[in-house]
Amino acid sequence: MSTVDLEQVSRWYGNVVAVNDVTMHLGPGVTGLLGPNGAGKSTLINMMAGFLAPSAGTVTLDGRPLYRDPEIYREVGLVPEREEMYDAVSGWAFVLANARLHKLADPEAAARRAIATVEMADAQDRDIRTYSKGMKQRIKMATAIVHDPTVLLLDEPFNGMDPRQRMHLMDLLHELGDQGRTILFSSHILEEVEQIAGRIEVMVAGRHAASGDFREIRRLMTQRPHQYTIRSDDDRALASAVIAETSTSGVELVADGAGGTTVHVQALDFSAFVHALPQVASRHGIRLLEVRPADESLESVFSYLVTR
Ligand SMILES: Nc1ncnc2c1ncn2[C@@H]1O[C@H](COP(=O)(O)OP(=O)(O)OP(=O)(O)O)[C@@H](O)[C@H]1O
Repeated sequence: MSTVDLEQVSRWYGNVVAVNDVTMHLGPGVTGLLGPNGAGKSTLINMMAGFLAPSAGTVTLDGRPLYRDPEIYREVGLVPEREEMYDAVSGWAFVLANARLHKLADPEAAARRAIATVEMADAQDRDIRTYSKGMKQRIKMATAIVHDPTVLLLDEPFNGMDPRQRMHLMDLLHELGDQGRTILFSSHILEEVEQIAGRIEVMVAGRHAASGDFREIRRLMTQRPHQYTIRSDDDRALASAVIAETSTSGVELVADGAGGTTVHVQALDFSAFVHALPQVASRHGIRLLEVRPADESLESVFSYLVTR
């Protein structure tokens, strides 16, 4: 059983801070690394795989720094996000070459085992260029587990997979996690992560935004303050009526640029507000014309986690 520890890790590329002061501890089982594009997930994974040096802080596996330590590479398997592979070789040859690079005692047996685990035995002799995206992904997975690593890192492994391939990989990750391996996979889709990972680490704009059980993360995301844009037949009256509601924290009357107005409301308690709004309107004889949630983008949901 292995643990990967990141202590105050930062990584910058010139002026770009890709990872900003992240402290994170990964233990056995499956952990999901969730965050929108550009959050720093790949950078973090590459540091955990020992391929990239942190600019500050330490990344260790069972207390040993990971960067450029070939002995540690034996403990870690990486499924990179990149699509490119050696197309003109068979899946078998590719996995076997990796087994040989690891100088395994019986590379052929290891390659056979890894290919069987990802259920690619039937297609193993075909050239990789004839594989579907999902099949390529499975061969990448086989090369990552051929040396039986205790830590497995997967960068956006579900991208481009159909539902059946997805289920298959989910089962496989569960199985490998149940064996006591430390598994981390990245994704930008909450539903994907919560189906597999008991534990979720959230990254936003290079920072470690939240950490914990998926229920806790979902609660934080759904109960965040919501913004609404509302139009009615009397926006001024509506704005002053709504501000008196305890479920709101801010109300603004905004010119809509076409001579009219809209009301922007910040709701603290979203279910209470949605319930109260029609009652407030009817009490004041106001007709609601449009109620639209604003700012529902994934980025804004995630950024709420950072700024809360
Ligand atoms: N080699 C590099 N040189 C310069 N900037 C980089 C480099 N690699 C990553 N970055 C920048 O660092 C930030 C984090 O990138 P990273 O790829 O780690 O994020 P990510 O969460 O994996 O995103 P994605 O899902 O889009 O791959 C981004 O702003 C990116 O543009």
